[in-house]
Amino acid sequence: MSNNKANDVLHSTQIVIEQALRRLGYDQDMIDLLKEPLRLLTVRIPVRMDDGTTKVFTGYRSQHNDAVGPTKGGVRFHPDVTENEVKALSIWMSLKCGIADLPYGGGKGGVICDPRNMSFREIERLSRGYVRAVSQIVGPNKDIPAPDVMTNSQIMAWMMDEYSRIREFDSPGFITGKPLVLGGSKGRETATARGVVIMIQEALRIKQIEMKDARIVIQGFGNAGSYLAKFMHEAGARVIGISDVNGALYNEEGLDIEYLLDRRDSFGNVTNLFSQTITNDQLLELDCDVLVPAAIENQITDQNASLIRASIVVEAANGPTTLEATKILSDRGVLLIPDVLASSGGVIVSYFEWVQNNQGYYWDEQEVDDKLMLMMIRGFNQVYEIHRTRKVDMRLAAYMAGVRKLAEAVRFRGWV
Ligand SMILES: NC(=O)C1=CN([C@@H]2O[C@H](COP(=O)(O)OP(=O)(O)OC[C@H]3O[C@@H](n4cnc5c(N)ncnc54)[C@H](O)[C@@H]3O)[C@@H](O)[C@H]2O)C=CC1
Ligand SMILES: O=C(O)CCC(=O)C(=O)O
Repeated sequence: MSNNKANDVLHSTQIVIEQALRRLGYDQDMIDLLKEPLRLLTVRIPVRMDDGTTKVFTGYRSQHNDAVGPTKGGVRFHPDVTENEVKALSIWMSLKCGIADLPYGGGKGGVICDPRNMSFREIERLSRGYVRAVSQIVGPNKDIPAPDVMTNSQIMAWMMDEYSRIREFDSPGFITGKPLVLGGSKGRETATARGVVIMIQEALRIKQIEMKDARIVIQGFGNAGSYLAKFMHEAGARVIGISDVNGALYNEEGLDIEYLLDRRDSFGNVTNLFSQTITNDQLLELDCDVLVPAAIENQITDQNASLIRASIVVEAANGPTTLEATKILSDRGVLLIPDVLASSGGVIVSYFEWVQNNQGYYWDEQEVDDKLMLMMIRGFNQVYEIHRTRKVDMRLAAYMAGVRKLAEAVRFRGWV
């Protein structure tokens, strides 16, 4: 396979979706339906910049499938957003919702932009413009956005406010990941990391490694990566490497996580404050027990998979490992906890947020964390059991677990 195809996240997702559906006994018609989103909206968003000029941004909203319920998934602000990436991300959301047994299908949005080079007000105008542009196809019972790369609770607040203005109705359930004062859920900000911690605990148990002996390396120090570093440090593990887009930090004795958390900026950058850094490539190849990619796609490839020294890889990021690399890692006996399972903590607590918005009754953080733990462990057991009994790698097992309910819903509805 050419490198471009290998790194095309949509193409590789479609390969595994097809394998999963075939193993579950479905025919080509089901594969044809589920390997593409039902809907993809491309929008152009004019934004008045602070210097008085108007810049036109391109954005997307992809809705993979709504047979189970409304579609759900984050919105990404990043210069490398592409149509295929957003489509793949929406399919992964369907799989996450399927594994966690949420009443949703998968959706995802993205805008090609670089918020690191935009002012606060420009980001607000872009966020509001995006909602105006996609407002016809989203809504609390249609498609519910949330945060993802370089979007946060402030952006969710602007988006909710814009949607409420358009609908002339206060609509907290339109979006999740909101600030607490606007109907956000306790525990949503930390949910992705909390879910990853639970997966690491399960993986360590299987590999018979004690938490206190575990050496952890985390790529990415944003929402997912930084809270993960904090929780692993608090759990007694040694976080020996972290990174951001600019580079990586390494200390065999363990990094000063509290200091790093204090100094990171709102985009998850911290390594620029240090002179002694290593590269992201070197970080991935460090001798450690658990490697957690928590940044972007295609970080572990056929070029470096045989050099990974961790015995456990837990994918907090979406799509960090290519299919070729998945095979190399599984052949080498590395326990890989795939993204659609490992990073589902975010959408699970988003679901809790939506339920609380619908009820108008709010839970305490302990209740959120306890329910999250139950759902993550149930998901893990399901996937691990398929991996063990059907003798398939963990990614295929997760796809089989994730697509099962969706395919049944499609069948009951009589769509194929
Ligand atoms: N925020 C959430 O609730 C969820 C996030 N995820 C996934 O987790 C990953 C990270 O998301 P967030 O932490 O929310 O994003 P973020 O924007 O808060 O942080 C991203 C981090 O990755 C770093 N990074 C960016 N490009 C990089 C590169 N080429 N090499 C190394 N580091 C790089 C950034 O410097 C930053 O530290 C993404 O794949 C996202 O889709 C998955 C589930 C939920
Ligand atoms: O919280 C959500 O609804 C979606 C989170 C997300 O975008 C993801 O899991 O990739």
